[in-house]
Amino acid sequence: MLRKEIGCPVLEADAPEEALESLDGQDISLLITDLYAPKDLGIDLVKAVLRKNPEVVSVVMVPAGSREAVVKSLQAGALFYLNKPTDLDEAIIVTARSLEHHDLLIHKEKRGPKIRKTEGFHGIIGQSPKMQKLFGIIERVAEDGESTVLIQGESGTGKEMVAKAVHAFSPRAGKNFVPLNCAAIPDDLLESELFGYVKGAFTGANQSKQGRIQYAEGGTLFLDEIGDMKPALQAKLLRVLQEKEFEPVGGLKPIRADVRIVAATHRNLEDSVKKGLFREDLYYRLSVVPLQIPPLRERKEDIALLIEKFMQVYNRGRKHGLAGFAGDALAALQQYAWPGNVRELENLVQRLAILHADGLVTAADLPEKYRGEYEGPAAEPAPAPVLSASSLPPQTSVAPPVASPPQTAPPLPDEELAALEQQADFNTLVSDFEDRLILQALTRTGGNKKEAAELLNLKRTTLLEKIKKKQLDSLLARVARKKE
Ligand SMILES: Nc1ncnc2c1ncn2[C@@H]1O[C@H](COP(=O)(O)OP(=O)(O)OP(=O)(O)O)[C@@H](O)[C@H]1O
Repeated sequence: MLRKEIGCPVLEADAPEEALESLDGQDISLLITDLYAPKDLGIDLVKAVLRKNPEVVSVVMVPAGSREAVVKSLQAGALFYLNKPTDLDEAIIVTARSLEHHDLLIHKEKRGPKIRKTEGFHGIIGQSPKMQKLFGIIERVAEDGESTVLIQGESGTGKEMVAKAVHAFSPRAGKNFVPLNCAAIPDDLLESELFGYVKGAFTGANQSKQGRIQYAEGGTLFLDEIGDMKPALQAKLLRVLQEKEFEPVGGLKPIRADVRIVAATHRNLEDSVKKGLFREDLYYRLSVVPLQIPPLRERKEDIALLIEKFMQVYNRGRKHGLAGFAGDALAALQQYAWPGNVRELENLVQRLAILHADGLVTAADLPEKYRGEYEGPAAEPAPAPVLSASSLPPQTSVAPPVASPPQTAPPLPDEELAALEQQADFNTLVSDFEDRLILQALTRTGGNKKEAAELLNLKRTTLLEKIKKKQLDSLLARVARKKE
């Protein structure tokens, strides 16, 4: 079937040993094995193949509905799985996707070592059992493409990344993933942003405008910070979930909506329900599949790998990148509580890459708050580095020393940058701030763009470009209505 449908050469093996042998001297891209091949030998085979050739992508066939089998397979290193009995269309899709993934790996391996481990699960890094478990659940959840998903987790734990992974692994992957942050848009504008509006719905609505639900048709709508949505809008959203239809602002004709809704919040929605701030019926509708992302302090074994990933990112393009983190630095970071989670860690590595480029980071180089809990031997020479930009041994905290000697960095300006670390990343903050400035100016000038540009000390064309680029036009129509 694969030969015919995908046109790729296929080797068959009756036993694991035979499969392993076929790796010798052959350019194999993909392994497809039964989990029980026979007994649990499929798992051993996946591991052995990975050891022999880490570029081979493994797909394991598991009994339909067995979560345990899926988790076992993923833990062994399989990237995809197929349910048994196997649907042929599904097998073709999974095989094609695995081959694409393999090509991607090969391409990236050429660009740098160790990239594979730091590629993570659709970019989400995590080797801890908690994250591995989460990845397994995401795959299962993504599969049906219909059920509503509620992602809960502290700020900076990667909720948006998880939402994207749910979309990417779902049958809806070919259509749009449309994010909307319910906390970032003023309440009275959120409705038209979400549902769109019809021509003449309010002054300034010179033409109809689609809302995000319609942009997401066939795909996934990601409602971030759903806990901040006001009750009136919650009722309208509930209708989309229950009846799969809605009316745009000012419209009477219902529009059908085929979207999967993935919602996220850092709030405890059950508490919000108890306090009467969030509709109970909507809460139950949303939380058909709840996904809880563990905070970083509960999966400290991921810290080293995340650091390696962020070093790759922030060393890129620099002549002198960070050489690595010394054992005492890593020990200190593992004792820290990470209130800002992965985002905070990412910001720290970025900051060190800028301020401490070209050196090995020791505990003494860390901003004070990260050293707070660490009581290591301050006066002793720095221990051997546990992380280097180019190598990180799997699941271990000891690595070969890197050549560059430890360096001392100038003290870091803690106060100035610390506030930023627990917040969103720099670009998001700046972009949100810009949006607000523009909207404020336009509100003050009643929607007059020329006057707003003057108020902001911008050229009119620059303002118009920004409005277009940031897709603020639908919000502007509401500004006009407010003036009215
Ligand atoms: N497991 C992870 N692997 C790699 N990067 C991660 C991971 N988790 C979070 N990040 C990074 O941390 C930052 C925050 O991620 P994201 O926006 O998905 O978090 P969030 O939980 O949605 O945050 P918030 O609640 O504040 O919106 C992003 O830059 C993302 O790339």
